[in-house]
Amino acid sequence: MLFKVEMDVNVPLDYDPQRFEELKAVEKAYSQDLQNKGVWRHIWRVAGLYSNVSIFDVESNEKLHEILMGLPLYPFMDVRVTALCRHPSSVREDDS
Ligand SMILES: O=C(O)C[C@H]1C=CC(=O)O1
Repeated sequence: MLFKVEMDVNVPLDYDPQRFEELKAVEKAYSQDLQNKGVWRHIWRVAGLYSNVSIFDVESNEKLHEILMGLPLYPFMDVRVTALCRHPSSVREDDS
């Protein structure tokens, strides 16, 4: 099942900078592990914002929920999820 996930990151201005750098490093490793597994299919920075647009390929809504809840930066995020399905005009042979 494919999902578009939009994440906006809002870190309080007074948050400890070193702690934030540590969280970002853990978040990067978490994200890259899922990308290497083909679960986090795409991640794009939204130009000019501390936001991303991502595509996830997971087996269930519950699995997506578990992944998003596990994001180290989740406490600082606003997250929007949109379920996707194949477009009838797509020229791709599969959903890649
Ligand atoms: O930077 C972000 O958009 C937030 C988050 C998502 C993946 C990652 O490494 O950080």
